[in-house]
Amino acid sequence: MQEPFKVSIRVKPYEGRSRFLTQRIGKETIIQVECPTQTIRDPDTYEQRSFAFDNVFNDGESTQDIYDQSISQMIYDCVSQGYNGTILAYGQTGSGKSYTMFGNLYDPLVENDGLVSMVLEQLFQMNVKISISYLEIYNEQIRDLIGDQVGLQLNEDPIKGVMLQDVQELQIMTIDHAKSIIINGNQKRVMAATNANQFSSRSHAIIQLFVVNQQYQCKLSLVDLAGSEKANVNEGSKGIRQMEGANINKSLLALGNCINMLACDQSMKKFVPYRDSKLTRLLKDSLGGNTKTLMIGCVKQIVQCHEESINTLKYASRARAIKKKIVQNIKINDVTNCSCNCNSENVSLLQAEIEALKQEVSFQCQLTEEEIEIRLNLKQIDQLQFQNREGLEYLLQQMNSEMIDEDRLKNEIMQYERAINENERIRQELTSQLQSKKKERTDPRDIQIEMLKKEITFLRDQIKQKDLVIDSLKMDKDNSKQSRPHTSYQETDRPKMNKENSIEIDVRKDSLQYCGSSKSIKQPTNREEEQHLQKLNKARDNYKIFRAKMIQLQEKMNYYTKNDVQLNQNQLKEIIDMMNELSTQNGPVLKQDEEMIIYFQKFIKSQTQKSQQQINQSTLNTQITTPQQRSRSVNPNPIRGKGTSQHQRKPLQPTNQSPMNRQLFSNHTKQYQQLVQKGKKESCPTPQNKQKYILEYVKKMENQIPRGSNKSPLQSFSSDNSDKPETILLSVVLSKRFRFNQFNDIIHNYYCLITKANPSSSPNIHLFLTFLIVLYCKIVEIIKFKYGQFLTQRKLKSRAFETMLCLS
Ligand SMILES: Nc1ncnc2c1ncn2[C@@H]1O[C@H](COP(=O)(O)OP(=O)(O)OP(=O)(O)O)[C@@H](O)[C@H]1O
Repeated sequence: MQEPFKVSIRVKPYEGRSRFLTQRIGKETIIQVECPTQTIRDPDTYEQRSFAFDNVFNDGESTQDIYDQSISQMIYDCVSQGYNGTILAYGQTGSGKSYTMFGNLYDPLVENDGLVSMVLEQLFQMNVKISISYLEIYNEQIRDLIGDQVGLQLNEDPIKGVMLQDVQELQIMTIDHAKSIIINGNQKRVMAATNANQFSSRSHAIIQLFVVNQQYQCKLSLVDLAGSEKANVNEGSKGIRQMEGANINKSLLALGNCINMLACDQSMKKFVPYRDSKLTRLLKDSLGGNTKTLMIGCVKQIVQCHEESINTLKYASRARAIKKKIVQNIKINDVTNCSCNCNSENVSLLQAEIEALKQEVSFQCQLTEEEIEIRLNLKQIDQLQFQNREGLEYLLQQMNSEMIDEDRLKNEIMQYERAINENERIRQELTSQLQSKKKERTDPRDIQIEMLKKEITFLRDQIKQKDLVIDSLKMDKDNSKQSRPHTSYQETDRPKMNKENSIEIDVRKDSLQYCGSSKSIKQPTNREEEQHLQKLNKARDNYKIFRAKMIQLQEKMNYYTKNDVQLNQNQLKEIIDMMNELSTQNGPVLKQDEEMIIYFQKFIKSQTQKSQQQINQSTLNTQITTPQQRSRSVNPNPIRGKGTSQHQRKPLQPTNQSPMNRQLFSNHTKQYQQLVQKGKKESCPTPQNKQKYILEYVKKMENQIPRGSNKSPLQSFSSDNSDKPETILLSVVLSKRFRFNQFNDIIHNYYCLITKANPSSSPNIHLFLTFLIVLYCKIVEIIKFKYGQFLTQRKLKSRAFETMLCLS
């Protein structure tokens, strides 16, 4: 059955002594009752606000009227049909909540029953079994007002609903018995005198009546809530009163949140925060569950309470939007399988709550006890701050009112401000405490990561420092080179890469010392500081130039390697010189410099090997023809590579032939032809032998030719064979005076010497080949001198070879 949350409003009558009585607006009061709506006027602007309720009871109407119009039927329905029922009295302090619920409790001379007595009377008339429990919630603690036990625990039973552990339930036999229990309980309730009420209730009072008839059972809750006003500071209260106020506000705020959530559309309805306070937990069934509920909003009609009255009306009007399904409670003894509270809505609500609780528990599990406590305190402070700010705002609005006692208002505002500042301070303290606690229980891996990050930053700084030191050292080194021998560094002074890739520097003559990453740097003295900084800057610039040169060189090498360029001697020498200069004068300093130098060395090695291979290849490819073979050839050109066509290879013809070379070439050819004609064929070695020996000698010579020197190991060899004509020829060729154009004469002399000495004997083949090799070297030198800048190493060698073979 769909059941609305019913709301009635009771307007407290004017008190005869009230000084606000004069605040009537003409004949009208500020709150105008036009049942079923209630209109409230702004005392300053006369602006009207209307709210709709189920019933509105004006100051002339009694509690009996309220009972008769709103409650009697409800109680009857609950008991006769087995529905739970709740009556809540809500309103600001002194608005008549207790008066409505209990009547005039404190003046025995005035006989005036409240709603509780009326309910009991009706129940007794209905001939039902009644048990009673009486509780109060004070400072978020549930206290049994019958059994005196404090701190009762709440349990939730899916069938029976919210249950209180160890609460004392008394079966009541007579109405007087019941009344005496309630009066006793009320005497135990925490009361205090406030500005607005001499007997102000500081707690929420809840009477629970368990009613059983022959068929049904039900629970009727009669609730007198504590005042909804800003009790904490408004009263100028401190200590206990302030804490009471905070807790009252907390529970009423939680009640408002639950009402708001329950009043939302079904689609918007999410989790209802019943667990935010003991009050909402206890009233869970009454608010959203299987209960018929009536709220009686109590308002005062004095001008000063205009704001509070509006709040109460807003609160009550919101509650009126709650719609709930209720089901009958079948007497538990009569059913075997009771599903009274287990309707689908309850189940889904419970599931949502379970889910929310799980999340809360899993979050709470991560927290330490201290953190939970701090969080609770923070929550409390937040609520207090919220209330204080609202109160301050309210008071500031009041400043414009002429009727207000200005001094008192100012005093109250100051109190609010002080409280807000103090709370803010406490809040900040708690937040920082919470953060430090959070840090303490942070995942150790996170701590490790943090530490590593710090270490990385530290190491980066160190590297920077290291670079500066290195630059400075290099600069010193450069300077020292200029002023040798006193400050020149040995090879060992240069930075070396250690295993950890950190740089080890051990400079004995420098004031700075740095060895590895773990060792400290001796900082320069203050006097030297400026000078040292200049040095560092200069050293850094030098190193930049060094790096730029290295990179340039590397780019060049990359280009050569990529395009398979064979460098000539000059180019190679240039690179080697540059590399030597870089590696000796400036570094290498860092690992990358070392790597680059290694790369350069590899490049030079590969270039040297390439040139060697080409020499070998060109030697192998060269067909050394005998005079007989040449004579058979139609082509007068004696030089043709094996397997090459006439078109592919031209006869020996220097590209940039000078007249001298042309003359030389023709002379050689002539001489060669003369030799052929003279038939001295047998004195020449066979082509196979020739090729073999030439190859061997070329290899030997390549390794043995001293650079920049006219002397060679061949000279010692030739001196051992001084009597041979070949030796004489060789010595001529090796002599400094040798010129290429003397070659014809040499060949001629050689020929004459051999024939004169012993025409039948074959010449010394070794000497002859040595002669050829030396000749080859000379030719290389000459060609290089003439055309070196235009020829690659490979071409230079092949031309020298061709020329030599042609001559031979
Ligand atoms: N309708 C009424 N007719 C006559 N007197 C009333 C009425 N309502 C309240 N009073 C009187 O006003 C005073 C305060 O009322 P009551 O104690 O019920 O307020 P309250 O809302 O319960 O306040 P608190 O929240 O502080 O407990 C009491 O002396 C009470 O007798």
